[in-house]
Amino acid sequence: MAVVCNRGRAMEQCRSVGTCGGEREVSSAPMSVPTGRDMKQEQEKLSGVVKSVHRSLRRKYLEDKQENINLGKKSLNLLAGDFDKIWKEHCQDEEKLFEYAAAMKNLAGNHWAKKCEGEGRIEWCLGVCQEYFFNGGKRKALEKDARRAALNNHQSASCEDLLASGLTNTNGNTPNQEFHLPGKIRLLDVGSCYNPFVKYEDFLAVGIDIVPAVETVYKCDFLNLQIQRPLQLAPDAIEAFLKQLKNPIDYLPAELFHVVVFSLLLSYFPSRYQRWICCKKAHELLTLNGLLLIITPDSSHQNRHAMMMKSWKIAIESLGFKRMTYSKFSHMHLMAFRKTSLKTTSDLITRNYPDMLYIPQDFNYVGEEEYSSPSCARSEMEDEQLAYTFCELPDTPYDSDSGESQTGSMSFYEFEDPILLLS
Ligand SMILES: C[S@@+](CC[C@H](N)C(=O)[O-])C[C@H]1O[C@@H](n2cnc3c(N)ncnc32)[C@H](O)[C@@H]1O
Repeated sequence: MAVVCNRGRAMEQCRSVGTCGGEREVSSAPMSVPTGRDMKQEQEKLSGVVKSVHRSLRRKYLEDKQENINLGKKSLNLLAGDFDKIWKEHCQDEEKLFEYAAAMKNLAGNHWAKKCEGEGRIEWCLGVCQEYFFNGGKRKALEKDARRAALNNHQSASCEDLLASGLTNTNGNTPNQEFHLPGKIRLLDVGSCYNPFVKYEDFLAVGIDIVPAVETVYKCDFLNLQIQRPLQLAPDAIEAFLKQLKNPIDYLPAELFHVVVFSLLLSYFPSRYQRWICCKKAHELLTLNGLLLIITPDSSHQNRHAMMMKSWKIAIESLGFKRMTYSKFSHMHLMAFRKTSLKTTSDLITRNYPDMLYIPQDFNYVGEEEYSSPSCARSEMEDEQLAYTFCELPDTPYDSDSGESQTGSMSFYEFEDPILLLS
């Protein structure tokens, strides 16, 4: 993808869409103290910039898809091929994307951050990672795998026996018995925009974006990122490798990261197939037992899109993940998936997994739900009916211990005992 990075223009765009603050290349003009109404107006203007980019990409995609359907092209390859063209054109519209990057950074840093009241998505990611990598979460997850394996194999061995003997999972993979990380958590933030993870000591954070809003984020189109063979290096040598990455990033070795973050990324894409490609790439880039953290916007109450979240869970787990945590904040769903298998197991012939990664906007590109207060052109019933129409879900519960049946909870860890989740 040939997109030339134009820092001068980025700075100009940042000034024209409001306060960017704090970074070298996005210096903001001096400002008087804004009133509540000014802030609200600015927020509306900024979210208007963000929404219009999403909407125009979605409209182009849907128009093109409709045209192809009219022409009788049914093959996914033809549709995907056409979408490549739209995506390239989108990435080449530098002016619009720089304006988007500046607006997004400003919204996140100056508007949402002040209002989130304990519902910060970046802090949620930090908490999940600390719990998992430093406070015994990973050990619990592996012990649970071992208990499952024992049950499946009708063995009476203790967890310790199983962990020690290497029977930690049912996939025949080499188990990862390294419960505590020796160094930092290697984290890839896809669609990073303004590099929110770089300030945390626990992370060696690599931020990538098609149009970075700050200098520390690498330019990279994740959809077109090439994945190479894994590095056979010690952890400190891998850290050194990550610290001297060259900009832009076109290639990365597989199994490089402990964590991959998609924060508000997947809903950027108008095509479910693109969302699927991203999840598949994340799987390849993660070490065994690494975490994929997905945050997706939704201002409606937890139950409204429960079917959608269940559908995502099934699709993503089919790639070799197991969902570990789910939370609902006022404006987003937050999920942590653990990579439980080195191999991708998805059987795309039996079930159309990419199609299961739908979002409400796929059915109605005019009515936006993201980055705004909850309002939607369709009723809940219509929503769920559409969801049923577009995705085939199993009749029987997919995962007996996922905690899916409990609906009122804001957050739960799926490696807890199911009986506790139901009480
Ligand atoms: C809604 S913003 C989210 C920014 C940030 N992650 C957050 O949570 O505030 C989505 C970001 O994804 C980036 N993006 C979209 N497609 C991408 C791709 N294929 N590769 C890398 N970044 C991408 C956009 O440029 C944008 O900065």
